[in-house]
Amino acid sequence: MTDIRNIVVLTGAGISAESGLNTFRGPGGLWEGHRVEDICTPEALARNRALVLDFYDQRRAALATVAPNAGHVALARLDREWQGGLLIVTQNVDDLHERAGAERMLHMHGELMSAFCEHCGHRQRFGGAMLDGTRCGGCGAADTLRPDIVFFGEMPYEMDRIDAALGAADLFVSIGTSGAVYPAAGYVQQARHAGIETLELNLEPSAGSYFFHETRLGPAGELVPAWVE
Ligand SMILES: CC(C)NC(=O)[C@H](Cc1c[nH]c2ccccc12)NC(=O)[C@H](CCCC/N=C(/NCCC(=O)O)S[C@H]1O[C@H](COP(=O)(O)OP(=O)(O)OC[C@H]2O[C@@H](n3cnc4c(N)ncnc43)[C@H](O)[C@@H]2O)[C@@H](O)[C@H]1O)NC(=O)OCc1ccccc1
Repeated sequence: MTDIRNIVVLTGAGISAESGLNTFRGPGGLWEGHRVEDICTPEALARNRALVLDFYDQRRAALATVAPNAGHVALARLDREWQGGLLIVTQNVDDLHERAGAERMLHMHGELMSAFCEHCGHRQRFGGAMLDGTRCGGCGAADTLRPDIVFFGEMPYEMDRIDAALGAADLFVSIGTSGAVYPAAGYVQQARHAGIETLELNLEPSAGSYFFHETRLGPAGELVPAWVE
């Protein structure tokens, strides 16, 4: 990594799989038993608030039963020791990157441990069991809080910060993602067009593998520590 200064790392559900969190599309995946549009769209929330809130309450509760794995820990170490630029962009709504100690990171699809008020827009940390009935810390309303999650059809968070980091990057690394959801799935092409080195670390080839300079196949818990080494 001689002339590499600025790195952008994109992570997906695959980096949290070895911690015991389901991925989306794999066997036993999160979407199994739920059609995405029934659970992860603004229309679904309007149509069946209880179902959507329960889905995210369950995932939030599961967070307390898992811990970061060697992949998260290795990225946190890179964050501590890398003198150049680094931004970890995660599609994951779990808090395992932070719990491993990563700081130069952002959640482009939101966080389970956060909620925002559809009435006043107030955002608040939320680690409780049930979001429904929790009062908004801003306007005090009782049933206006929704999971701070980017649903399909909604604009992902921090797009400018991501584009700026990609614009300054020398290396783009994608870890544990199937490359099925945009705009995240388009970053490798964006990186290639900008002449950036690209590396994929994934259990199996993804929809975007074709675009990477190099793809290493295997579990993130092994590949990421080896790459950071
Ligand atoms: C289905 C898809 C075709 N649809 C979209 O992409 C849509 C529509 C769309 C937009 N542009 C397009 C262009 C073309 C086609 C469609 C679109 N996108 C949107 O709606 C986005 C919003 C999408 C965000 C939705 N919210 C999520 N998450 C939060 C909720 C929640 O988490 O519940 S998406 C959610 O699904 C995606 C799941 O993908 P992965 O994380 O990759 O997980 P998956 O299970 O699929 O794969 C796991 C991988 O890991 C590997 N793996 C498994 N175990 C391991 C292991 N142990 N080690 C290593 N790897 C491993 C496996 O091999 C596999 O490859 C993640 O992004 C995740 O966050 N918003 C938007 O476009 O707004 C307007 C806009 C935006 C920008 C500019 C202008 C306008």
